[in-house]
Amino acid sequence: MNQSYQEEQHALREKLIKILAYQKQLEALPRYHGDDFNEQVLEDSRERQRQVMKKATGEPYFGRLDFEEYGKSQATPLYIGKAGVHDDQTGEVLVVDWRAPVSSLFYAFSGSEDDVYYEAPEGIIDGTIELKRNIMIREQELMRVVDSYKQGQSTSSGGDEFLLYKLGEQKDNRLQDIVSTIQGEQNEIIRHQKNQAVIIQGVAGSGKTTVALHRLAYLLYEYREQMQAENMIIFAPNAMFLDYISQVLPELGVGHIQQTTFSEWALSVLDDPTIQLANQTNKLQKRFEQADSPVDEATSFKGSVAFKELIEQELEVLEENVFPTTDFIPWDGVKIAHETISQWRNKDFAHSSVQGKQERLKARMKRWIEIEVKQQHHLDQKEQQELRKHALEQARKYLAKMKKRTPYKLYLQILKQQGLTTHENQIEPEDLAPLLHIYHKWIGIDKDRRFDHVVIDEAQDFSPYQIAILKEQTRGQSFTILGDLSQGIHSVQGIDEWSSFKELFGEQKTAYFEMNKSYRSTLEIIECSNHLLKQFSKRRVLAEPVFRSGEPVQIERVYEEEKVNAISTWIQSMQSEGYQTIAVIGRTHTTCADLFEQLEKTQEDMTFIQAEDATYNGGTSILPVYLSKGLEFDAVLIIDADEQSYQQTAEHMKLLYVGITRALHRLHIMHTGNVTKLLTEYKSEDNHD
Ligand SMILES: Nc1ncnc2c1ncn2[C@@H]1O[C@H](COP(=O)(O)OP(=O)(O)OP(=O)(O)O)[C@@H](O)[C@H]1O
Repeated sequence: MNQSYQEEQHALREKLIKILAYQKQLEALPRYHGDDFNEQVLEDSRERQRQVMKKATGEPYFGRLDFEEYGKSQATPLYIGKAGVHDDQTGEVLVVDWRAPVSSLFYAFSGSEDDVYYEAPEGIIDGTIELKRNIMIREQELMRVVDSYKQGQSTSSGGDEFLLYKLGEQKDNRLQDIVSTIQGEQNEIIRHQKNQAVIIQGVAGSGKTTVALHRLAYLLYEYREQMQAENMIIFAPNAMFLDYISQVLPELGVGHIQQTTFSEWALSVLDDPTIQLANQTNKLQKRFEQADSPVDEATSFKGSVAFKELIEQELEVLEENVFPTTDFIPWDGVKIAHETISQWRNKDFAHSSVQGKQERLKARMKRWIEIEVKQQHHLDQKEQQELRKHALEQARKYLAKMKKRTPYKLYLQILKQQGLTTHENQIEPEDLAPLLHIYHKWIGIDKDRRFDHVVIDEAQDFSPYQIAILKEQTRGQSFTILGDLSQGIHSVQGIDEWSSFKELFGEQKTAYFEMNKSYRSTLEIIECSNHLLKQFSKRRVLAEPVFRSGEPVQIERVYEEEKVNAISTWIQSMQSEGYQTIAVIGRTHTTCADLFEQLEKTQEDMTFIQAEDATYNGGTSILPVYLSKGLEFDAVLIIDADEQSYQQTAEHMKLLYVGITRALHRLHIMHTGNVTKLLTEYKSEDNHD
């Protein structure tokens, strides 16, 4: 047993005594069940503290940093954990929260800097680091101690060793937190200030999704007075993906963040039962069934800023038409000139929605009538009453033109005028951004629906129009937008360059980051995926592997009649090697459905993943490649890697790239005909056949 281990075992025992005593104290406090608001708030905070302590007792911390602040005589050992714990009575800090300013040093320190500093609320604090140590505790047991830096000793690669150990672990069916191994570049993004749109281009497996979720936890900690979980939202491509990431935030002690798809959210805002979104499952299946999906010009146009401007212009015309165009004459000799009404509308009510303007106009005219009537001193009370009644009736007629119009009706009218269409009584996803735009202009944005922060995952599949709409609804342009242009398989609606988003926010309000290190896959798998990237995207940066070597990628040709057997054998061998999440990835829904039917006979507990699935259960799965985006598996078998299925086009390259990059530890590629041209060079290069 080495010295560091003994030292930490002693420290753990001491800390646990204090932590457990504090937990006992907290649990012993009587619960408040009354309805006094202040007491409820206090009870809520005590309950949260109890939850924190529950976690802290099992794995109280994962790292230690000995930091000597300039001017102090010695270094203080800081133990860093998922949640900060301090002793209420003595004030002693037992564990520092990973999000605290000082914890930043633990992640940012590479071992080569002599002086370090961090920004505390009271200003810059500088000093030196004496020790950086990774500590692994499971259920109060010390499992592992790895020093990644010790002052005066030659720099060890301990940090990498600990990271490699974590990356080599097998994954279950949920994405996990990475607090103990956040890397410097990831730390920078997580802690970026709130009032900028953070745009992240990251290669597959670089930790984009993970980083975005940790950033939410950080923002809620750092800006706890200004941001609330209820006002934050995560947009993800589908329900299954949301299920897959659902464990990370609760593990980080964060709850209540809205998590949804853009379509689901948009339909809830529009709240119009006459709007029917066309079923996307069949459409998706059909689109990827085809060898080549033609670019749909109308769809791309509907997602563009040009279309947004067109809607804006058309709305101005429609707005003019819904307001009266004549003077208002309540009785002979008195009037409100049309120009005055226009001025009210365009100046006094300029910031209101059309419906808001209508309501304010109505209210102002009523007040105006009231004042005018009162000034008719020659009339007695009864005559004034009559006159008021008459004037109000005139006002009603005058304003009758201002009928309520739904955003959907207005949209259909604009489309018709532009010679564009939607299918009868059904809209497509690309119609949602313009509909929301019209909703904002016509009905207005509900203040309660404004966001404190928005996360958009797989943002390469978002259109500029969608981003523009979300921007109108978000305080301080506080966004985390992440994606990978090389995985843009829905190119009909998505983007080719991040510049189209950057332009929406402006240079000053955007922070752009690239993440090129891939943490998910072994060196061999990354080499294979880079081989694809090289062919089609000269401008794209290749993925840099973390040096984690595994088995070579296998490419195997099988006869059609042997295919099912070969797949079955591969699954069994992966299972017998102990892999927990195993995936067979096919090119289309139909091939997967056929194969599933045949495999089901011999493979128990195999899941066929389909577009409408809302949960991901892990284990052994079969799924079409376009549904695999965002997920990861210990072992992956790509089937149908033939010339016909994956042709030499950018779109097919992206599909194959998505499939290949899902694998953590093992990758096997199978084809029956000639291998896809996308891999011929790779095959001969590495002589895998
Ligand atoms: N610093 C880290 N320490 C440990 N594991 C990490 C780290 N960063 C990323 N990972 C792991 O790498 C894998 C990929 O992460 P994630 O799914 O967030 O990447 P991504 O960039 O969103 O991928 P994709 O674009 O392919 O969906 C996950 O298993 C994650 O836990």
